[in-house]
Amino acid sequence: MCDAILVLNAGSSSIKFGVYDVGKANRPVVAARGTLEMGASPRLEVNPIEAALQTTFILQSDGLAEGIVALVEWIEHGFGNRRLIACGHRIVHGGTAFFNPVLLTPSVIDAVDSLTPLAPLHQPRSIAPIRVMVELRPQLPQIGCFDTAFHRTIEAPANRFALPREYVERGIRRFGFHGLSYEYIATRLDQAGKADKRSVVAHLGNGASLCAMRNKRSLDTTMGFSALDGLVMGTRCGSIDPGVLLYLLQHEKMTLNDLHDLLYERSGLLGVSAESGDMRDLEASASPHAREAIELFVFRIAREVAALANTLGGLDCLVFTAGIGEHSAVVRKAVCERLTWMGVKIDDDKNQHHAEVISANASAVHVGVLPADEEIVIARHVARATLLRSDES
Ligand SMILES: Nc1ncnc2c1ncn2[C@@H]1O[C@H](COP(=O)(O)OP(=O)(O)O)[C@@H](O)[C@H]1O
Ligand SMILES: CC(=O)OP(=O)(O)O
Ligand SMILES: [Mg+2]
Repeated sequence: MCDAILVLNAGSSSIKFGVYDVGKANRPVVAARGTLEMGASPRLEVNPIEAALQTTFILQSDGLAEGIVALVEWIEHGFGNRRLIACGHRIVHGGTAFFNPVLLTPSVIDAVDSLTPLAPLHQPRSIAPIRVMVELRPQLPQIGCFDTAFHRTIEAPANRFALPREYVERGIRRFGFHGLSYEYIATRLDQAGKADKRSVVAHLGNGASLCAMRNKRSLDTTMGFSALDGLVMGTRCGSIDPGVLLYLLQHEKMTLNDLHDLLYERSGLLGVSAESGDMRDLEASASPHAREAIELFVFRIAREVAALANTLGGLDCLVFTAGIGEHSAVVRKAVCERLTWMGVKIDDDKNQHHAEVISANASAVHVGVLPADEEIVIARHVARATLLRSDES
C-alpha cells in the first residue's frame, strides 16, 4: 500500500489531474496523469507513467461526479492499491483573502465560492470538483491552491487601474492568473541557474497570459482583475476598449448576460476566425479568417512581451508554455519574428522539434519551451501542508 496525493486542475476546457506517490521524504513523485473530459463525449483518460499505457473510461452521463468517482476507484483499486492521503485543487481566484494553500473546510469553500463574480467562467469549475470530493471522501484533507497567489508580489503601479482611489480600496486591482503555471516555470528557471534573468513567460493555452518575472517573483502580468484581460484567447477577447462595452450596453441594448457570453465564450480565436477557438483547427484551416485570428493572437503576444520587457527594464529570457506554447512551432516562430528588433532569434530546426531551448546561438535573448505543470506545484504544496498538519496533531 502506497500513500498518494490526487491533484485536480480544473481549467476552462477540461479537468487535468495527477496522482503523486509520497514516500518518507514527503516529496511527491508523479505516478499517473490524465484528463477528465465532460460535455459531448464524456470520458476519463488515465496515463500511468511507468506503464505508458493510456486507458479510457467512457462515462455514461456528462456529470463530473461519475468521472471523479471512477478516478478515485481506479486510484484505490485499479492502480496498484494506493491510499489517498490528500487531494489538491487548483482554484483560479483567491481574491484579497487567499494566498497560501488552504485547508478547504465548509466555510472556506463558501468563502471561495463567494468570489465567483470575479471569475464567473472559472470559479464554479474550480468549486464543483471540490464539492464532489468532499462528499465522496469527507475525512480526506482537501487543499486549495490559488492561481492568483504567485502575482501577489506585483506592486504599484503595475497592479493599479487609473480609477478613483475608493475603487482600489474596494479590491478593484490587477490580480493576474495562471500563477501555479508561472510558479512551476520559476522553479525550472531557478534549476537552470536563470532565476535572476529578466524573463517573460508566455502561458498560451485555452486561456492565455504573460508574466514578467525575476528572482522567482511576478512583477507584472497581462491578465487583470478578471481572466478576460490581456491576450487574445480561445474564446475570450482579451484587452478591449471599455468604451465598446458601454456602447454595446447603451446602444445595442445588450443584456449583462449577452455581454458576458460575448466576451467570455464567443470572442477571441473563435470570434475572429468564425470557425474554432482551438489552435489546432486554425492551423489546419485554409480560411483567411482563421489566418487573421492567428495573426491577431501573435500580434498581441509580441506587443505585450515588449510591454512586460519595459516593466523588467530589458529581456534576457522568453519562455513558451501550455498547449499552444508547447506545441505550436508556427505561433512561436511568428511571435519571435516580431521580436527580432529586441535581439530575439530562434533556430528553426530546434523550434520545429519543440526543443527545450529554441534560441539561435546568436540570439540576445534565451528562448525556451517548457511544459506547463500546475499539478506538481499543487502536489508539493499539498505534501507540505499535509506534513504540517500531521506535525500539529
Ligand atoms: N499540437 C498542437 N498544435 C497547436 N496547438 C495545440 C497543439 N496541441 C494543443 N494545442 C492548443 O492548446 C490549447 C489548449 O491548451 P491547454 O494548455 O491544454 O489549455 P487549458 O489548460 O487552458 O484547457 C488549444 O488551443 C489547443 O488547440
Ligand atoms: C485563468 C485562466 O484563464 O485559466 P484557463 O487557462 O484554465 O482558462
Ligand atoms: Mg491550463
